Amino acid sequence: MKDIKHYINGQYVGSASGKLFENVNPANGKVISKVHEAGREEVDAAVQAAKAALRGPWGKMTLEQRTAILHKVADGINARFDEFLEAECLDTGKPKSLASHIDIPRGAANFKVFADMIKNVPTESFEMPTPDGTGALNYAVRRPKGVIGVISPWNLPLLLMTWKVGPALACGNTVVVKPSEETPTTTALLGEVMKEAGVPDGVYNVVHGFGGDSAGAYLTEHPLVDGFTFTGETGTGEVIMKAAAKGIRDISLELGGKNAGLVFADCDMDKAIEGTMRSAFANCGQVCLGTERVYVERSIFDEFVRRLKEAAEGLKIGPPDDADANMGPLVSLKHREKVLSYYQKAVDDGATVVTGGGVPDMPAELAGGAWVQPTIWTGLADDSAVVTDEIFGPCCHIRPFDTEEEAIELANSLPYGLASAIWSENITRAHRVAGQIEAGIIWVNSWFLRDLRTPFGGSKQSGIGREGGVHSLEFYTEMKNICVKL
Ligand SMILES: NC(=O)c1ccc[n+]([C@@H]2O[C@H](COP(=O)([O-])OP(=O)(O)OC[C@H]3O[C@@H](n4cnc5c(N)ncnc54)[C@H](O)[C@@H]3O)[C@@H](O)[C@H]2O)c1
Ligand SMILES: O=C/C=C/C=C(\O)C(=O)O
Repeated sequence: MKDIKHYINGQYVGSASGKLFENVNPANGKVISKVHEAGREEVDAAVQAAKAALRGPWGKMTLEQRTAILHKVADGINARFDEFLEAECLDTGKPKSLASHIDIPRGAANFKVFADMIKNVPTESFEMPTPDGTGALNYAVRRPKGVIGVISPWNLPLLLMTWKVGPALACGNTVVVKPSEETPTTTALLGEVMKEAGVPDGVYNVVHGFGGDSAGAYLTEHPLVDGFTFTGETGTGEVIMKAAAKGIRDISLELGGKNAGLVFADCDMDKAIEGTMRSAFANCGQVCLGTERVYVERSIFDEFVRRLKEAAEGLKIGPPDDADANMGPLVSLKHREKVLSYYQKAVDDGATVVTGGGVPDMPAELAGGAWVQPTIWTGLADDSAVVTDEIFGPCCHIRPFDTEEEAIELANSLPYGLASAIWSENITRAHRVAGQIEAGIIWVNSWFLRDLRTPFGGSKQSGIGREGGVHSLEFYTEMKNICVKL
């Protein structure tokens, strides 16, 4: 069986401790590979390599050379598209039809977009008067921040990891990546692509392992890391923020959400159903931007619930290779336990289960997988944990509202503020509501439509900072102002 090693200073290396953990295919429960678990020794070697690489050929390259290499990385991912696709789908169980449209193409795009961005974004300059009349000129330059610790989750593994590594490298930093223990394979494979593309040794490093008391914590505790970019749960974000406080290291946090969809009676119902379907059930509901709370204007509530139920029941659950399948399993049996505990809680709290609520019947060869039914509830109180907690499964609660003010108040009622989707053909209303929702990302009559130049991130407990476009450059560089007295 394949074993997945760390990638440190341009070499694949195992752990000195010999500790390995199992990587399980969530579609059938079978072990796919064994993964080396990093101790402090491997994390230290990776960070030291990253630090040294800042002073090596990488640090001396021109912008043109560096960005040309990043284009080669993107081309390298595309050249090995099927290998990345196979690996991502084995780790996550997601349909190939989904990963081939979203995860892998975005893995490549994340390198190209930020390579082009760093070449084309100007910096500021200000002329100023001085008392002696000669004046002074200020101009700003960008310098890499240094070694960036990248800690990424399992739901969109290659996409979310490269969303950070792409701009970090474009800005001239070096990285140590700690991918999720659930999905290590594409991050490991990217090491080969980096090597082939001519990325110098030590620029891209990968250490595998778990979070607390393992590789994740060791990385955040390492004093030579200059900044951390993290995507994952809000609770983990708090722990990472504390670790980063030691030594005053910068952080960018993209955290959890409990996003609201607002469906007004003046919406285009077909579009609202199609979009809400995707936002609740795509990637088996494991998208941070997904809508687990749907608020629908009372006059169309019954019709909306009936039609979303029909749509959910039309989903085809199946393994990655099933070309007709549009819903895979959850990422693990452990995560399924969490999701099913909320399915039970919904019943205990008196929900009407409109559809789903359990585990689907699957053929014998898939019976060990983390399968779960797409689920819709109505009738829960606003303070039920099912309505307030991020479940991160294929489910949503639908609740009626009567006025625009009420809809906005409901949307803003939780401590999260990541994303929201508004469905209305009244463009004035859509702008008005969008302006009042407390979230970092608002979609009007769409969902997960991504322009990588736009600011991306969450407000309230959904994150700190924005990445995307120039905002990524803000995080991954130190701006230096040079003031020249003339
Ligand atoms: N806001 C966003 O852009 C966004 C995007 C995707 C996922 N998410 C969120 O991610 C969560 C699902 O992902 P997850 O379950 O992998 O999240 P998680 O927080 O459990 O784990 C994310 C990563 O952090 C590591 N980690 C865990 N504890 C750590 C610690 N103490 N120190 C250092 N590293 C640690 C994990 O090993 C993993 O690599 C959901 O809450 C989801 O909303 C947010
Ligand atoms: O699950 C969360 C999805 C995040 C998506 C992005 O970070 C992106 O599209 O860049």
